[in-house]
Amino acid sequence: MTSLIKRPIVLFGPSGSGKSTLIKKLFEEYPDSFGFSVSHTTRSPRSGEIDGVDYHFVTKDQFLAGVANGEFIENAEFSGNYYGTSIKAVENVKNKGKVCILDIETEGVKQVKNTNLDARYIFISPPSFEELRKRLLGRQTETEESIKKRLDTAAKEFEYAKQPGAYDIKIVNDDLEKAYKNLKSFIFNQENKE
Ligand SMILES: Nc1ncnc2c1ncn2[C@@H]1O[C@H](COP(=O)(O)OP(=O)(O)OP(=O)(O)O)[C@@H](O)[C@H]1O
Repeated sequence: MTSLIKRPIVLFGPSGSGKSTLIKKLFEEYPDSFGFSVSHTTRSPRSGEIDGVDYHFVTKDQFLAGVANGEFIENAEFSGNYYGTSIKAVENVKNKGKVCILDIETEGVKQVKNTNLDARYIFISPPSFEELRKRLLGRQTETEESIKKRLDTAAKEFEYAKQPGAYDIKIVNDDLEKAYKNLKSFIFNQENKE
């Protein structure tokens, strides 16, 4: 028997490790069980991204005004842009009776740990640094400069993940189907904790 634990779930890990890909699969399979916390960002939309669905795309002034108003659970600067999770984004999901999924970066993870959100933390790791570089290149969404920044940040994220208690489970996204299976077994039944 599997059981869905209702606590929010935080996915973090280097850019390109596959967080969005895994979340997309989860939502496709269980559209009624999970809801995505739509973050705010000052970065430009990538091709195909929809405002209010993938992110709330805002200006730097709008973002900083929200932070000053205490509207955010966590916020951080990443690769030259601001990102944050609003209290409202998480409440919207909870109000629908769904488990909230958050896709955030490491600085945000540290902040969420200091709130009463009572989340569970999943570190999505690429199989290797070289593979991460290849995937970011293959995604064709980043400039060379942006890839460099993301890889520099990835090194810090690996360091953070090494700290005791950084995550509840680490999932290595080598084979996508295998990683997805591990993700589901953690989400639905905590017995399989690594
Ligand atoms: N197991 C896998 N094997 C090969 N390629 C993968 C795998 N998982 C994801 N990818 C590919 O790697 C790229 C990066 O994945 P994705 O965009 O999901 O990463 P991300 O962690 O969400 O990044 P970001 O934090 O920048 O949004 C995508 O092009 C995706 O299709």
